[in-house]
Amino acid sequence: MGMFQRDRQVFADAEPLDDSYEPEDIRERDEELEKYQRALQPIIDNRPTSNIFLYGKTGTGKTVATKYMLSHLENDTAEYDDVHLSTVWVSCENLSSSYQVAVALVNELRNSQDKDRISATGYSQQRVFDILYEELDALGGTVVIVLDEIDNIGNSDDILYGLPRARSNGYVDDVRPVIVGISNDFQFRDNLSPKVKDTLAEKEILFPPYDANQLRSILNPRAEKAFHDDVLSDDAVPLCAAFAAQDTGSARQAIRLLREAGELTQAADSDTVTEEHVREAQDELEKNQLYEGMQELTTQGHAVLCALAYHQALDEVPVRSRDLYERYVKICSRLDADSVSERRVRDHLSDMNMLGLINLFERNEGLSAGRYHEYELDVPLKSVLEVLLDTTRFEELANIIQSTADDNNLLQSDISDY
Ligand SMILES: Nc1ncnc2c1ncn2[C@@H]1O[C@H](COP(=O)(O)OP(=O)(O)OP(=O)(O)O)[C@@H](O)[C@H]1O
Repeated sequence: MGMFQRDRQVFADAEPLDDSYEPEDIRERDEELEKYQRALQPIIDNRPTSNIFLYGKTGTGKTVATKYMLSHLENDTAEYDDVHLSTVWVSCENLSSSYQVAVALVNELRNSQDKDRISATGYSQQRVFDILYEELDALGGTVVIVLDEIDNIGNSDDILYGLPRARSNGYVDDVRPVIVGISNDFQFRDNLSPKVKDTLAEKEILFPPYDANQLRSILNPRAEKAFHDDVLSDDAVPLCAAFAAQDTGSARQAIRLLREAGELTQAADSDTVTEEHVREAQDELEKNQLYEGMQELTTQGHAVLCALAYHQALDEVPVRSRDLYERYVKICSRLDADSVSERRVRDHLSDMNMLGLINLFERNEGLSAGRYHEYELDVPLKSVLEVLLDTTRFEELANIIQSTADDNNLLQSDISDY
């Protein structure tokens, strides 16, 4: 047998399980789509159109519904000579202010007309807004402006105040901007200043989490396309749907789970995606999530984690907060980093407990001694060390902890043990 053989043919076409795949139809969102359609209807009628605000947790279909509605709207407006529609889409994922969003919008508008981009610095905010208004006016008609993940601008929300009022304030004459704001941060919505909320969220559409039945109905058509006949056991899709519904209600999570289960099936050289594969896939994705959670900690967070890993390597867990804090202070001085108060360290620990990285025990030592906390890792020491070894400042310490743990035979456990 050669080194490469054709795969056992689990996947017929992996694309429907890809993040960028656009499904033929949107399932289980009839009510939301109907509201959406009503909100966009005035565009076809050439009437003033309200701004729209979509909100709901991640993976609940806000983006896919918007793409779907806009592509229908674009098609259908083509029937009417007197409707002139343009759409512009900006993802605010890496933008943290109104200024940056305005620059991105200008460049998106200019790009579509083969004009030069403007630089992201060197203009005053007012100047950028003026250029934006000029570009919009030059387009004319109705311009639907989608601001995806708009919550990233935090309270730098001038653009959400200025843009909806551009016409009534006389900054533009020939264009009707319609803003579609999308957010998965409920706090952002609740904290919008009243003046912004009035105009931005004239029409609000909430996208609730999916339940298991809905997720099944979203997964089924994709599963049918993605896998060869008879590859999926009857349990596979329902179990993916159930896991994702229990956890987040996110369609993205359900789809990822199914793909991961398929990949594990392929790797195991098996030709049926069983319940067991789905469970393994769930474990695998959870592990990735924890790993990312660890990577994203701040330097202080890493130092606290490092201190706890040290006690774990010494087999001195659960460890009392006082001892852990002492170790943490030593680690900071070794790293030439400032240390923070014991109270702040406890905050870090409680965050890590929320992330599922550590266990926290409350002890009560009789009336006189009072209460205190003890901590231990809730993830394998091995995976903590992997993260620390990858974090430049901690590499040396991680090596020391690793050999300490080796001396104590504490690194035998494989990641798959938990
Ligand atoms: N009702 C649905 N029917 C079909 N596919 C869906 C549906 N809802 C979500 N999906 C799919 O789930 C994935 C996530 O959906 P989408 O990106 O629209 O979520 P979102 O609410 O915009 O989340 P985020 O805020 O994280 O961007 C996409 O692959 C999308 O195609």
